[in-house]
Parts: sequence; C-alpha cells; structure tokens
Amino acid sequence: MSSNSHGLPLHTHKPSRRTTANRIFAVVYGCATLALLSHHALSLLNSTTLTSFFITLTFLISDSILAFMFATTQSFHMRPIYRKEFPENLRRVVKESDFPALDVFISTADPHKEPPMNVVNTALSVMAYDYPIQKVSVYVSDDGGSALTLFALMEAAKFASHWLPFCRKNNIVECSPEAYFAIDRDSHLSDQVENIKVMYKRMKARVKNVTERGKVAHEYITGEEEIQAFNKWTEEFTRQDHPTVIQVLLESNKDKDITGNLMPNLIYVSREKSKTSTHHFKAGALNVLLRVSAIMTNAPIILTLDCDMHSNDPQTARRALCYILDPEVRPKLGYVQFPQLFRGINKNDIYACEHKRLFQIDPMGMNGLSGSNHLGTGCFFTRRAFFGGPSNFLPPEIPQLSPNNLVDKHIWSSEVMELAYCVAACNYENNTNWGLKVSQLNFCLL
Ligand SMILES: O=c1ccn([C@@H]2O[C@H](COP(=O)(O)OP(=O)(O)O[C@H]3O[C@H](CO)[C@@H](O)[C@H](O)[C@H]3O)[C@@H](O)[C@H]2O)c(=O)[nH]1
Ligand SMILES: [Mn+2]
Repeated sequence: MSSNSHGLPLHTHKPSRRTTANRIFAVVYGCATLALLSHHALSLLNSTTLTSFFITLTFLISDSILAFMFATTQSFHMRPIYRKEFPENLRRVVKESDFPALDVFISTADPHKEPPMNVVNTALSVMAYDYPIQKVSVYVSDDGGSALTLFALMEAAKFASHWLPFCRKNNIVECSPEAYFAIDRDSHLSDQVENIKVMYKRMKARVKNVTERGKVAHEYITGEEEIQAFNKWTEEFTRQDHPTVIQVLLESNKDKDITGNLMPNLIYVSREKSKTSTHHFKAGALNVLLRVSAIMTNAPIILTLDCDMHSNDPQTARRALCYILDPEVRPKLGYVQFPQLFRGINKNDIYACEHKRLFQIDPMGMNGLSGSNHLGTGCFFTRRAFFGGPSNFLPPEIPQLSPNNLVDKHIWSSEVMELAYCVAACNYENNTNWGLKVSQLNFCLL
C-alpha cells in the first residue's frame, strides 16, 4: 500500500485468494511430473524391443516438452495480485492544474482492413477522458497514408464538439459511441441520446460511404483548410511512397465544443514512406509519433492504443497517475499496463477468444513479481523511459526531442511544423541513435 502525506492511499494491492492453492497444486503436479518422467526414463533404459524403445522415447520427449511449458509458467501463479487505484485521492497529492500532460498515440495501417470508424471511436473514447482537457493531445498515426482515414478524423473532430459535452454532462462511462449505443439506455436521457445517436449515425454513414467509394468526393469537402489538406494526395501519392502529412484537426487552446469548453489536440500524422527505406511497421510508427509529439507537445506521459482498442473508462488516465505520481513507485516506473478486454464475444467465450490467460491472468501473476509485461495497447509510458534507464540518460541528437524539453511555441507555428516534418522523415533514423539506443522500439515485441 502506498499512502500520500495525508494517509490516503493512491493505490493498494491484495494477493489473490488462490495463491496457496496454486502453490500446493504446483508442488503436487511438479512431483507427479518428475515421477512420470523418471518412469519414462527407466522404461527407456529397460526397453526390450526397438518398437517399445521408440514409443517410450516419444512419450519422454512429449512429456518433457509439456513439463517444460508447465515449469516456465508457474511463476505467474505463485503471487498473483489484484491492484486497486483511488483516483479520488489524487487531488490531495497534486492540484488538477499540475497534472502532467498526456500524449495519446493511436496507430492504424489500412482503412480497408481497419475501418476508419474504429479509429474514430478509439480517438473519441480518449478525447472524452476526465482529465484537464487542454493537457490531452491525441495523435493518430496512419501507416496506410489514406485520405479516407483523414476524412474520418475530420468528421470525428466535428462530432467531438457534441459528444464530449454529452459525455461530461451525463457522466458517461463508455465513451466510445459505437460501444455506448450498442447498449439500451436509461429512458431519462432518451431525447438527448436520440439526438446524438442520429448525429453519430449520419457521421458513420458519411465515413462508410467515402470508404466504400475509396475516395473523398467533393461534396464532402468543406472549407479551404480541408481542400488544402486533401490536395496533398496527388497522383504520385501511394501508400508505400509518399511525403509526410501532418494535419492539426483540433487545437486545444483554440477549438471549443458546443458548450464553450476547450477540446483536446487532435493531430493526424502519416509519416513519410519510400520504397527504398525500412519502416519497422508499428514500432516505426510509434517512433515517429514519439518524435513528432516531442516537437509539438512533449507530454511526459504517453498512452499507446491500437486503433481497434478503445478505452472503456474515462478515469483511466487518472488511475495511471495513481502509480505515476506515487513518489515511491515513480523512480523505477517505466509504464502502467491496463488489461485488454474484448467486446462482442459470446457470453461463455466457448472459443477462448478473449485470450484471458495472455491478457488478464498472466499479467496479474507478473504484477505480483516485478510487473506486468507490455501488451501492445492500453499502456501508459513515461516519456523518460524511452531514453535509457533511471541512472543512464541517453540524450537524443537534437535537444527538442529530449523528454525534459519544454515546448513554448504554438503547434501551428512554422518553426514547430518544419521540425515535426523533419523528424517524421523516413531517413531521419539513419545515422542517429533512434531505434538503436534511444527508444529501442524497433527491437521490441509491440
Ligand atoms: O505497419 C504497420 C502495421 C501495424 N500497425 C498498427 O499496429 C497495431 C497492431 O497491429 P495488428 O496487425 O492489428 O496486430 P494484432 O495481431 O491485431 O494485435 C496484437 O499484436 C500486435 C503486434 O504484436 C500488438 O501491437 C497488439 O497490441 C496485439 O493486440 C494496429 O493498430 C496497426 O494499425 C501500424 O501502425 N503499422
Ligand atoms: Mn489488431
């Protein structure tokens, strides 16, 4: 348990009640396995015919493999723990105005395999976080380099001006509209819900229409800024070969929702691609977002999300802060991983599609040892963690990329934009420490 100066804990943990049973089971099962393996070994030595020798050898090999698998997973069952956070106690440690800024990275790679509406829902679910809104920046990395995804995000930016105040006013927990509207709602909200549902359905129809046609028709493009943005998709622009596109769709100190409150930054980034460079897939995309976000906002906390993994609790960022702002935990903390849950799977999950062992059981077991593994999505990193261990800071090649750098310029300023384009270039990492020493993402399982 960790308490702040007022004795109120930010987070607690308790061991699972299954711990003792797990340990007894491991000992009994381990002994039985050893007995079985020694029996196989003895039978092998005493085998009289060639056939019985090979049959026993097969048993010995297959049971040894199973025993190895059993042994290597037992540590996960020795000390599983349940963690609980108390975001309501945060205000006693730090004022809301002093919360660290948060940069959210959402990656998408193909508008036909990963429908842009998924990206929109994921983005809206984090834009609606219960967090000082001008501190939140949502970056979407589009490795598909698709105008369709940009169009969907432009629509999301407009819809957000209605959706964010709706979520705030009604304390909505499920802030992905698709997930929210999939459940029947209380009747006292019905008029409001109906209105916003119609708005959502219209947006969805427009995005679907554009995706099916494969291009953004003129009738959907309004305003000079949008025309200029889509003009970047020239004849030569292909998915594998195109210049960087960075488009600020919402700006937190300028754009307001329909109730007059500010909205978070929403930024579309499609990094430069060329057929002659290696791109390192998702790792490459995250590396570019790390650099571009450093130039534009440089938040000390980073949340990574796959485009099909929305956040299902607006308190999530505050929950992560319960660990990140704990002075006892902070010096050694690299990331806070949230579990992955799946929607739309049948109630009893007869096909085990939830991957419970991978995404819920094993991480809980590791949590009781030295900490959960990284699950690829739903993970809050400290930006500092990408620049070497706690005692060996690896400085990036330019000071603007350093986690300590304070961004004091407007994200639209030409200086910021020029540098952001420069660090998003596909040959930026050549002859630099990126991917090798600083942010070793290229060599990690993401
Ligand atoms: O060139 C690429 C390829 C993929 N992605 C993104 O990476 C994410 C994951 O890729 P995906 O192909 O969807 O992998 P999955 O098998 O669905 O996801 C599992 O495996 C991934 C790779 O190990 C992890 O990142 C995920 O968290 C985990 O759920 C998606 O958001 C993609 O858009 C890119 O940005 N650029
Ligand atoms: Mn996926």
